[in-house]
Amino acid sequence: MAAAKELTGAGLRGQIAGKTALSTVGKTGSGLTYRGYDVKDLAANCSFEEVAHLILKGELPTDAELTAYKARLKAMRSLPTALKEVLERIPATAHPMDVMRTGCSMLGNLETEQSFAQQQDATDRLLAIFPGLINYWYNYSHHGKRIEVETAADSIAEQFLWTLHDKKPEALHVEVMQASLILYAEHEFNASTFTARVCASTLSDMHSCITGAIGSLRGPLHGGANEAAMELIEKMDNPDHAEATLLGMLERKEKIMGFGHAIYSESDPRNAVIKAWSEKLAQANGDTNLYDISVRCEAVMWREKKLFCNADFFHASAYNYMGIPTKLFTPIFVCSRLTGWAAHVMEQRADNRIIRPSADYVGVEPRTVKPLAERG
Ligand SMILES: CC(=O)SCCNC(=O)CCNC(=O)[C@H](O)C(C)(C)COP(=O)(O)OP(=O)(O)OC[C@H]1O[C@@H](n2cnc3c(N)ncnc32)[C@H](O)[C@@H]1OP(=O)(O)O
Ligand SMILES: O=C([O-])CC(=O)C(=O)O
Repeated sequence: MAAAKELTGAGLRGQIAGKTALSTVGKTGSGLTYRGYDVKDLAANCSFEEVAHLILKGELPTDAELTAYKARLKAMRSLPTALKEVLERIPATAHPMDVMRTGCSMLGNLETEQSFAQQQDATDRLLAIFPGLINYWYNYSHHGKRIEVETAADSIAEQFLWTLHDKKPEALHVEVMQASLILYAEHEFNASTFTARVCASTLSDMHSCITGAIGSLRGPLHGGANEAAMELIEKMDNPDHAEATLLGMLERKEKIMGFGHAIYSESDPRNAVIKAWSEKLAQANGDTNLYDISVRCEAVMWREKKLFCNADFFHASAYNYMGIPTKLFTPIFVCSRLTGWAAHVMEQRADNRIIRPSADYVGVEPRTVKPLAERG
């Protein structure tokens, strides 16, 4: 069993900032559970909708509940005209995470959550609409194409790939996307979830909480690491080149995105799952170079620094093998983590006190304002 990481120092590390019944992270140094279920068990045996139901409603659905939940989400996919108009005005040069943020915020104007009684409806609508929203913008801005977002896709995983490529995706790719969405769904008090909870603690609306969380997830130290990892490995020609590149970066004390974790000490349990899928995709593609490069990176980082791959690193090669453009990687994380964010917002609302910590003042001593003519 891995030893727990010593959690002290800056960044509120190790401070208990509230209670949650949603997940445990690194309890034994490496594990991850959602409402008591091991994430590996969920990823091997469930669809993302089952896990969304578990996270948002407390239990895995029965067969009848799952059928009803999927049908409900499928019926909520349409994009309002005013939202399409906004998306069409965002240039192709925009970062898709900014598009997600704007799209979520615009929906909050059009379909405002009027009371907390609507929180599940607001969440389900966002779950249903996000894949089509980002891919409507992507296809319009990059290919001048207005795609149909009300597809026949049977799941959120299939809907993302279908609206991206504007055609029914391969079964293997849907299977990988199901696992990926499950792995990214929930992770206790990470930075973006904490953002959502702080916003919720002011009794703000669901769209504001989620819009703020998207902004926090965007950074390369958090969700943006999957894109940053791809930008790194695509410059590597082969495993030996990967090793030389990493050694140079470590020598220059550069950060290698996709490695390390604030809570886990020796491994991120999500890595083994997505790594296995990356290998399967590499074999199916008949070109394992990117996977082999990634495996070498993992070995070098552990050998040199005892740093391990977090959830993001092998997502880079897996998504790339599925033909997903790099800048759409983090928006997929949004489509998934929305479940965790919304469940945390609901949990915060159910037992709320405004989150308002104190600061240690390190500024100048008290002083008085001089007239303008006397300053200088
Ligand atoms: C889904 C997710 O959001 S997972 C996280 C995704 N983010 C990344 O992959 C970005 C790269 N990783 C990092 O920046 C960090 O590991 C974080 C942000 C994830 C965690 O940060 P911290 O908790 O501050 O890291 P930690 O305290 O373990 O760092 C220990 C040392 O290892 C170094 N280190 C940690 N991660 C890395 C890395 N990826 N590359 C190089 N050095 C690293 C730190 O700089 C630090 O060195 P120092 O003691 O000389 O200052
Ligand atoms: O927990 C964290 O700090 C980051 C992370 O892995 C996640 O949000 O999935």
